[in-house]
Amino acid sequence: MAGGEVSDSCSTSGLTSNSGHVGLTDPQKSPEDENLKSPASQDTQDLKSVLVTSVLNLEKLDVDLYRGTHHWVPRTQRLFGGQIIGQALVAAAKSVSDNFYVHSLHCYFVRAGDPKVPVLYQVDRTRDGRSFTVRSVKAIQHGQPILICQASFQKLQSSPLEHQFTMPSVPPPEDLLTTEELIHFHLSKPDLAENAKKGLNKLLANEVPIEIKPINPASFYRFAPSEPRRLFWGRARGHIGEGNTKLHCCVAAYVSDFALLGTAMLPYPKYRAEFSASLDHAMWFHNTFRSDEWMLYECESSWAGSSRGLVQARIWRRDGVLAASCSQEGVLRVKPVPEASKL
Ligand SMILES: CCC(=O)SCCNC(=O)CCNC(=O)[C@H](O)C(C)(C)COP(=O)(O)OP(=O)(O)OC[C@H]1O[C@@H](n2cnc3c(N)ncnc32)[C@H](O)[C@@H]1OP(=O)(O)O
Repeated sequence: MAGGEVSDSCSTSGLTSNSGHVGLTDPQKSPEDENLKSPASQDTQDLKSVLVTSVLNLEKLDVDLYRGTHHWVPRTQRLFGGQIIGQALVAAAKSVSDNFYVHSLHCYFVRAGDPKVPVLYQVDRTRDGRSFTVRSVKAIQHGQPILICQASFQKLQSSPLEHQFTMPSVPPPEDLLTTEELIHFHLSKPDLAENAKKGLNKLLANEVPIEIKPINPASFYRFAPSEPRRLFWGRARGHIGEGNTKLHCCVAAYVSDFALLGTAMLPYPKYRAEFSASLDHAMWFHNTFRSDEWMLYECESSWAGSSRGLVQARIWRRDGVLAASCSQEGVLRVKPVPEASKL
Protein backbone atom coordinates (compact mmCIF):
# COMPACT_ATOMS: atom_id res chain seq x y z
CA MET A 1 0.00 0.00 0.00
CA ALA A 2 1.35 3.37 -0.77
CA GLY A 3 0.47 7.00 -0.89
CA GLY A 4 -2.59 8.57 0.67
CA GLU A 5 -3.03 9.42 4.26
CA VAL A 6 -2.71 6.08 5.93
CA SER A 7 0.36 4.74 7.56
CA ASP A 8 -0.38 1.14 6.65
CA SER A 9 -2.99 -0.92 4.89
CA CYS A 10 -5.13 -1.14 7.96
CA SER A 11 -7.08 1.79 6.57
CA THR A 12 -7.62 3.11 10.04
CA SER A 13 -7.09 6.66 8.94
CA GLY A 14 -10.80 7.37 8.80
CA LEU A 15 -10.53 7.52 12.56
CA THR A 16 -7.59 9.88 12.55
CA SER A 17 -7.35 13.57 12.07
CA ASN A 18 -7.62 13.33 8.32
CA SER A 19 -11.33 12.80 8.46
CA GLY A 20 -11.69 14.79 11.63
CA HIS A 21 -10.92 13.62 15.15
CA VAL A 22 -13.81 11.50 16.31
CA GLY A 23 -12.89 11.39 19.99
CA LEU A 24 -12.31 7.68 20.51
CA THR A 25 -13.19 6.61 24.02
CA ASP A 26 -11.71 3.16 23.77
CA PRO A 27 -14.93 1.17 24.05
CA GLN A 28 -14.72 -2.35 25.40
CA LYS A 29 -17.16 -4.96 24.32
CA SER A 30 -20.15 -5.77 26.51
CA PRO A 31 -23.25 -7.94 25.86
CA GLU A 32 -25.22 -4.89 24.77
CA ASP A 33 -22.52 -4.16 22.17
CA GLU A 34 -23.92 -6.98 20.04
CA ASN A 35 -25.87 -4.40 18.05
CA LEU A 36 -22.59 -2.71 17.13
CA LYS A 37 -21.70 -5.68 15.01
CA SER A 38 -21.82 -5.12 11.30
CA PRO A 39 -23.83 -7.78 9.43
CA ALA A 40 -20.58 -8.83 7.74
CA SER A 41 -18.79 -9.67 10.97
CA GLN A 42 -21.76 -11.69 12.24
CA ASP A 43 -22.00 -14.26 9.51
CA THR A 44 -18.96 -14.28 7.23
CA GLN A 45 -16.97 -16.56 9.50
CA ASP A 46 -19.20 -19.39 8.20
CA LEU A 47 -18.43 -18.67 4.55
CA LYS A 48 -15.35 -20.01 2.81
CA SER A 49 -12.60 -17.41 2.91
CA VAL A 50 -12.23 -15.52 -0.35
CA LEU A 51 -8.48 -15.78 0.25
CA VAL A 52 -8.71 -19.49 -0.46
CA THR A 53 -11.45 -19.55 -3.09
CA SER A 54 -10.05 -16.69 -5.14
CA VAL A 55 -6.98 -14.68 -4.08
CA LEU A 56 -4.62 -17.59 -3.44
CA ASN A 57 -6.18 -19.84 -6.08
CA LEU A 58 -3.63 -19.28 -8.85
CA GLU A 59 -4.16 -20.27 -12.45
CA LYS A 60 -1.45 -22.50 -13.89
CA LEU A 61 -0.20 -21.23 -17.28
CA ASP A 62 2.80 -23.49 -17.76
CA VAL A 63 5.40 -25.38 -15.72
CA ASP A 64 6.33 -23.08 -12.79
CA LEU A 65 4.34 -20.21 -14.25
CA TYR A 66 1.12 -18.98 -12.61
CA ARG A 67 -1.31 -16.09 -12.85
CA GLY A 68 -2.95 -14.39 -9.87
CA THR A 69 -5.85 -11.96 -9.80
CA HIS A 70 -6.85 -9.34 -7.25
CA HIS A 71 -9.64 -9.22 -4.74
CA TRP A 72 -9.21 -6.21 -2.48
CA VAL A 73 -7.21 -3.24 -3.77
CA PRO A 74 -6.26 -0.47 -1.30
CA ARG A 75 -7.51 2.99 -2.15
CA THR A 76 -3.97 3.96 -3.09
CA GLN A 77 -4.68 1.93 -6.24
CA ARG A 78 -1.42 0.03 -5.85
CA LEU A 79 -1.59 -3.70 -5.23
CA PHE A 80 -1.65 -4.81 -1.61
CA GLY A 81 1.78 -6.19 -0.73
CA GLY A 82 0.35 -9.06 1.33
CA GLN A 83 -1.53 -10.30 -1.70
CA ILE A 84 1.64 -10.42 -3.79
CA ILE A 85 3.61 -12.21 -1.05
CA GLY A 86 0.79 -14.70 -0.41
CA GLN A 87 0.46 -15.49 -4.11
CA ALA A 88 4.24 -15.78 -4.56
CA LEU A 89 4.36 -18.28 -1.69
CA VAL A 90 1.51 -20.30 -3.22
CA ALA A 91 3.44 -20.44 -6.51
CA ALA A 92 6.65 -21.48 -4.72
CA ALA A 93 4.90 -24.19 -2.69
CA LYS A 94 3.38 -25.82 -5.77
CA SER A 95 6.70 -27.41 -6.76
CA VAL A 96 7.63 -28.53 -3.23
CA SER A 97 6.70 -31.98 -1.91
CA ASP A 98 4.10 -32.32 0.81
CA ASN A 99 6.62 -33.41 3.46
CA PHE A 100 8.53 -30.11 3.22
CA TYR A 101 7.07 -27.17 5.17
CA VAL A 102 7.74 -23.49 4.58
CA HIS A 103 9.94 -22.09 7.35
CA SER A 104 10.89 -18.69 5.94
CA LEU A 105 10.49 -16.19 3.16
CA HIS A 106 12.31 -13.00 2.19
CA CYS A 107 10.81 -10.52 -0.25
CA TYR A 108 11.61 -7.15 -1.83
CA PHE A 109 8.85 -4.99 -3.31
CA VAL A 110 10.71 -3.42 -6.20
CA ARG A 111 7.85 -1.75 -8.07
CA ALA A 112 4.27 -0.79 -7.31
CA GLY A 113 1.72 -3.39 -8.43
CA ASP A 114 -0.82 -2.34 -11.05
CA PRO A 115 -4.39 -3.36 -10.09
CA LYS A 116 -5.54 -3.16 -13.73
CA VAL A 117 -3.70 -6.29 -14.84
CA PRO A 118 -3.07 -9.75 -13.32
CA VAL A 119 0.30 -10.73 -11.85
CA LEU A 120 2.46 -13.52 -13.30
CA TYR A 121 4.51 -15.67 -10.93
CA GLN A 122 7.61 -17.30 -12.35
CA VAL A 123 9.19 -19.93 -10.10
CA ASP A 124 12.83 -20.94 -10.17
CA ARG A 125 13.59 -24.29 -8.46
CA THR A 126 16.77 -22.98 -6.89
CA ARG A 127 17.69 -26.06 -4.91
CA ASP A 128 16.23 -29.35 -3.70
CA GLY A 129 18.12 -30.71 -0.71
CA ARG A 130 17.66 -33.56 1.75
CA SER A 131 16.49 -31.25 4.57
CA PHE A 132 15.92 -27.89 2.89
CA THR A 133 14.45 -26.83 -0.45
CA VAL A 134 14.63 -23.29 -1.83
CA ARG A 135 12.46 -21.54 -4.41
CA SER A 136 12.86 -18.09 -5.95
CA VAL A 137 9.77 -16.39 -7.29
CA LYS A 138 9.51 -13.34 -9.48
CA ALA A 139 6.15 -11.55 -9.57
CA ILE A 140 5.86 -9.83 -12.95
CA GLN A 141 3.64 -7.17 -14.50
CA HIS A 142 4.18 -5.36 -17.80
CA GLY A 143 7.27 -7.54 -18.32
CA GLN A 144 9.00 -6.24 -15.19
CA PRO A 145 9.40 -7.64 -11.67
CA ILE A 146 7.26 -6.05 -8.96
CA LEU A 147 8.38 -8.47 -6.23
CA ILE A 148 11.27 -10.84 -5.76
CA CYS A 149 10.77 -13.54 -3.18
CA GLN A 150 12.82 -16.39 -1.83
CA ALA A 151 11.09 -19.09 0.16
CA SER A 152 12.72 -21.95 2.01
CA PHE A 153 11.07 -25.24 3.00
CA GLN A 154 12.26 -27.88 5.47
CA LYS A 155 11.37 -31.45 6.37
CA LEU A 156 10.12 -31.87 9.94
CA GLN A 157 13.19 -32.38 12.09
CA SER A 158 12.92 -32.63 15.85
CA SER A 159 15.58 -31.20 18.16
CA PRO A 160 16.22 -30.96 21.92
CA LEU A 161 16.70 -27.19 21.43
CA GLU A 162 13.30 -25.62 21.85
CA HIS A 163 12.45 -22.24 23.35
CA GLN A 164 10.23 -19.25 22.73
CA PHE A 165 9.27 -16.00 24.45
CA THR A 166 6.07 -15.90 26.50
CA MET A 167 2.94 -14.50 24.89
CA PRO A 168 1.84 -11.16 26.36
CA SER A 169 -1.24 -11.28 28.53
CA VAL A 170 -4.13 -9.52 26.72
CA PRO A 171 -7.95 -9.68 26.73
CA PRO A 172 -9.35 -12.51 24.60
CA PRO A 173 -10.76 -11.57 21.17
CA GLU A 174 -14.33 -12.30 22.39
CA ASP A 175 -14.04 -9.27 24.73
CA LEU A 176 -12.92 -6.85 22.01
CA LEU A 177 -14.48 -5.08 19.05
CA THR A 178 -13.46 -5.48 15.43
CA THR A 179 -12.35 -2.40 13.50
CA GLU A 180 -15.77 -2.43 11.77
CA GLU A 181 -17.57 -2.53 15.13
CA LEU A 182 -15.43 0.37 16.36
CA ILE A 183 -16.41 2.33 13.27
CA HIS A 184 -20.12 1.58 13.86
CA PHE A 185 -19.65 2.76 17.44
CA HIS A 186 -18.33 6.12 16.22
CA LEU A 187 -20.93 6.45 13.48
CA SER A 188 -23.62 6.13 16.13
CA LYS A 189 -22.41 9.34 17.82
CA PRO A 190 -24.85 12.18 17.13
CA ASP A 191 -22.17 14.93 17.15
CA LEU A 192 -19.92 13.28 14.57
CA ALA A 193 -18.59 15.75 11.96
CA GLU A 194 -19.75 15.18 8.37
CA ASN A 195 -16.24 14.67 6.98
CA ALA A 196 -15.52 12.08 9.68
CA LYS A 197 -18.75 10.26 8.82
CA LYS A 198 -17.77 10.21 5.17
CA GLY A 199 -14.32 8.82 5.95
CA LEU A 200 -15.71 6.13 8.23
CA ASN A 201 -18.35 5.05 5.72
CA LYS A 202 -15.63 4.77 3.07
CA LEU A 203 -13.71 2.45 5.40
CA LEU A 204 -16.79 0.29 5.95
CA ALA A 205 -17.23 -0.08 2.19
CA ASN A 206 -13.78 -1.71 2.00
CA GLU A 207 -14.08 -5.43 1.43
CA VAL A 208 -10.91 -6.43 3.21
CA PRO A 209 -10.73 -10.21 3.68
CA ILE A 210 -9.12 -9.75 7.11
CA GLU A 211 -10.60 -9.16 10.57
CA ILE A 212 -8.75 -7.11 13.17
CA LYS A 213 -9.50 -6.54 16.86
CA PRO A 214 -7.17 -3.92 18.38
CA ILE A 215 -6.23 -4.57 22.01
CA ASN A 216 -6.04 -0.85 22.68
CA PRO A 217 -8.04 1.04 20.02
CA ALA A 218 -6.91 4.50 21.22
CA SER A 219 -3.24 3.78 20.56
CA PHE A 220 -4.09 1.76 17.45
CA TYR A 221 -5.65 4.85 15.93
CA ARG A 222 -2.82 7.21 16.92
CA PHE A 223 -4.67 9.92 18.80
CA ALA A 224 -1.78 10.63 21.15
CA PRO A 225 1.92 9.86 20.89
CA SER A 226 2.66 6.38 22.15
CA GLU A 227 5.59 4.00 22.11
CA PRO A 228 5.91 2.28 18.74
CA ARG A 229 4.23 -0.94 19.90
CA ARG A 230 0.77 -2.28 19.24
CA LEU A 231 -1.12 -5.48 19.70
CA PHE A 232 -4.15 -6.80 17.89
CA TRP A 233 -5.94 -10.03 17.18
CA GLY A 234 -6.12 -10.80 13.48
CA ARG A 235 -7.44 -13.59 11.28
CA ALA A 236 -8.58 -14.27 7.74
CA ARG A 237 -12.25 -13.47 7.26
CA GLY A 238 -14.27 -16.59 6.49
CA HIS A 239 -13.73 -20.29 6.96
CA ILE A 240 -10.61 -22.13 5.79
CA GLY A 241 -10.63 -25.24 7.95
CA GLU A 242 -7.75 -27.54 8.78
CA GLY A 243 -6.53 -27.43 5.16
CA ASN A 244 -2.84 -27.90 4.66
CA THR A 245 -0.10 -26.24 6.66
CA LYS A 246 1.40 -24.47 3.64
CA LEU A 247 -1.93 -22.88 2.73
CA HIS A 248 -2.27 -21.40 6.23
CA CYS A 249 1.25 -19.94 5.88
CA CYS A 250 0.24 -18.35 2.54
CA VAL A 251 -2.84 -16.81 4.17
CA ALA A 252 -0.77 -15.60 7.13
CA ALA A 253 1.69 -14.02 4.70
CA TYR A 254 -1.26 -12.10 3.20
CA VAL A 255 -2.60 -11.01 6.60
CA SER A 256 0.83 -10.12 8.02
CA ASP A 257 1.37 -7.18 5.67
CA PHE A 258 -1.87 -5.48 6.65
CA ALA A 259 -1.10 -3.50 9.79
CA LEU A 260 2.62 -3.67 10.45
CA LEU A 261 4.09 -0.47 9.10
CA GLY A 262 1.70 1.84 10.99
CA THR A 263 3.44 0.77 14.21
CA ALA A 264 6.38 3.01 13.24
CA MET A 265 4.01 6.01 13.08
CA LEU A 266 2.64 5.64 16.63
CA PRO A 267 5.01 8.17 18.28
CA TYR A 268 4.10 10.82 15.69
CA PRO A 269 0.35 11.60 15.68
CA LYS A 270 1.20 15.11 14.42
CA TYR A 271 2.41 13.63 11.15
CA ARG A 272 0.65 11.63 8.52
CA ALA A 273 2.24 9.52 5.83
CA GLU A 274 1.67 11.07 2.46
CA PHE A 275 3.55 8.14 0.96
CA SER A 276 4.05 4.80 2.64
CA ALA A 277 4.92 1.45 1.14
CA SER A 278 6.59 -1.68 2.37
CA LEU A 279 10.05 -2.16 0.89
CA ASP A 280 10.83 -5.64 2.13
CA HIS A 281 9.11 -8.30 4.18
CA ALA A 282 10.50 -11.40 5.87
CA MET A 283 8.71 -14.16 7.75
CA TRP A 284 9.77 -17.18 9.76
CA PHE A 285 7.24 -19.90 10.51
CA HIS A 286 7.79 -21.77 13.76
CA ASN A 287 4.70 -23.85 14.48
CA THR A 288 1.49 -24.94 12.79
CA PHE A 289 -1.56 -22.69 13.11
CA ARG A 290 -4.97 -21.94 11.61
CA SER A 291 -4.96 -18.57 9.83
CA ASP A 292 -8.78 -18.40 10.10
CA GLU A 293 -8.52 -18.48 13.88
CA TRP A 294 -7.59 -15.45 15.99
CA MET A 295 -3.85 -14.89 16.25
CA LEU A 296 -2.23 -12.21 18.40
CA TYR A 297 0.00 -9.79 16.49
CA GLU A 298 2.59 -8.19 18.78
CA CYS A 299 4.20 -5.47 16.67
CA GLU A 300 7.05 -3.14 17.61
CA SER A 301 9.14 -0.71 15.65
CA SER A 302 12.74 -0.72 16.83
CA TRP A 303 13.81 2.14 14.59
CA ALA A 304 12.71 4.89 12.23
CA GLY A 305 14.87 7.32 10.29
CA SER A 306 15.89 8.41 6.82
CA SER A 307 12.22 8.23 5.65
CA ARG A 308 12.03 4.57 6.59
CA GLY A 309 10.58 2.58 9.47
CA LEU A 310 11.46 -0.91 10.65
CA VAL A 311 8.86 -3.12 12.32
CA GLN A 312 9.09 -6.55 13.89
CA ALA A 313 6.11 -8.73 14.79
CA ARG A 314 5.56 -11.88 16.74
CA ILE A 315 2.45 -13.77 15.74
CA TRP A 316 0.97 -15.90 18.52
CA ARG A 317 -1.58 -18.70 18.53
CA ARG A 318 -4.12 -18.00 21.21
CA ASP A 319 -2.87 -21.00 23.20
CA GLY A 320 0.45 -19.15 23.69
CA VAL A 321 2.47 -20.95 21.02
CA LEU A 322 4.66 -18.66 18.91
CA ALA A 323 3.45 -19.40 15.39
CA ALA A 324 5.56 -17.01 13.30
CA SER A 325 7.85 -13.97 13.37
CA CYS A 326 7.90 -11.19 10.84
CA SER A 327 10.02 -8.16 9.93
CA GLN A 328 9.27 -5.38 7.54
CA GLU A 329 10.89 -2.14 6.49
CA GLY A 330 8.87 0.49 4.72
CA VAL A 331 9.31 3.92 3.24
CA LEU A 332 7.47 6.60 5.25
CA ARG A 333 7.35 10.05 3.71
CA VAL A 334 5.41 12.21 6.12
CA LYS A 335 3.99 15.68 6.43
CA PRO A 336 2.47 17.52 9.40
CA VAL A 337 -1.25 17.05 10.00
CA PRO A 338 -2.92 20.38 9.17
CA GLU A 339 -4.09 22.16 12.34
CA ALA A 340 -7.66 22.64 11.10
CA SER A 341 -8.34 18.92 10.66
CA LYS A 342 -7.72 18.30 14.35
CA LEU A 343 -10.96 20.05 15.26
C1 LIG B 1 1.87 -1.56 3.81
C2 LIG B 1 1.66 -2.68 3.01
C3 LIG B 1 1.66 -2.62 1.51
O1 LIG B 1 0.92 -3.32 0.96
S1 LIG B 1 2.73 -1.69 0.60
C4 LIG B 1 2.61 -2.36 -1.01
C5 LIG B 1 3.78 -3.12 -1.38
N1 LIG B 1 4.92 -2.25 -1.62
C6 LIG B 1 4.99 -1.49 -2.73
O2 LIG B 1 4.12 -1.39 -3.58
C7 LIG B 1 6.28 -0.79 -2.92
C8 LIG B 1 6.81 -1.08 -4.30
N2 LIG B 1 8.01 -0.35 -4.53
C9 LIG B 1 7.99 0.89 -5.04
O3 LIG B 1 6.94 1.46 -5.38
C10 LIG B 1 9.31 1.54 -5.19
O4 LIG B 1 10.31 0.59 -5.01
C11 LIG B 1 9.48 2.71 -4.21
C12 LIG B 1 9.37 2.26 -2.78
C13 LIG B 1 8.47 3.77 -4.47
C14 LIG B 1 10.88 3.21 -4.52
O5 LIG B 1 10.96 4.56 -4.30
P1 LIG B 1 11.64 5.56 -5.32
O6 LIG B 1 12.94 5.02 -5.75
O7 LIG B 1 11.60 6.86 -4.64
O8 LIG B 1 10.64 5.47 -6.55
P2 LIG B 1 10.31 6.54 -7.63
O9 LIG B 1 11.53 7.31 -7.98
O10 LIG B 1 9.61 5.78 -8.70
O11 LIG B 1 9.28 7.52 -6.91
C15 LIG B 1 8.02 7.06 -6.45
C16 LIG B 1 7.29 8.27 -5.92
O12 LIG B 1 7.99 8.84 -4.81
C17 LIG B 1 8.37 10.19 -5.10
N3 LIG B 1 9.68 10.44 -4.52
C18 LIG B 1 10.83 9.87 -4.87
N4 LIG B 1 11.82 10.32 -4.10
C19 LIG B 1 11.26 11.20 -3.26
C20 LIG B 1 11.75 12.00 -2.19
N5 LIG B 1 13.03 11.99 -1.85
N6 LIG B 1 10.88 12.76 -1.49
C21 LIG B 1 9.59 12.80 -1.80
N7 LIG B 1 9.05 12.05 -2.81
C22 LIG B 1 9.88 11.29 -3.50
C23 LIG B 1 8.38 10.28 -6.60
O13 LIG B 1 8.17 11.58 -7.04
C24 LIG B 1 7.19 9.38 -6.95
O14 LIG B 1 5.96 10.04 -6.69
P3 LIG B 1 4.70 9.86 -7.67
O15 LIG B 1 4.38 8.39 -7.66
O16 LIG B 1 5.19 10.31 -9.01
O17 LIG B 1 3.65 10.74 -7.07
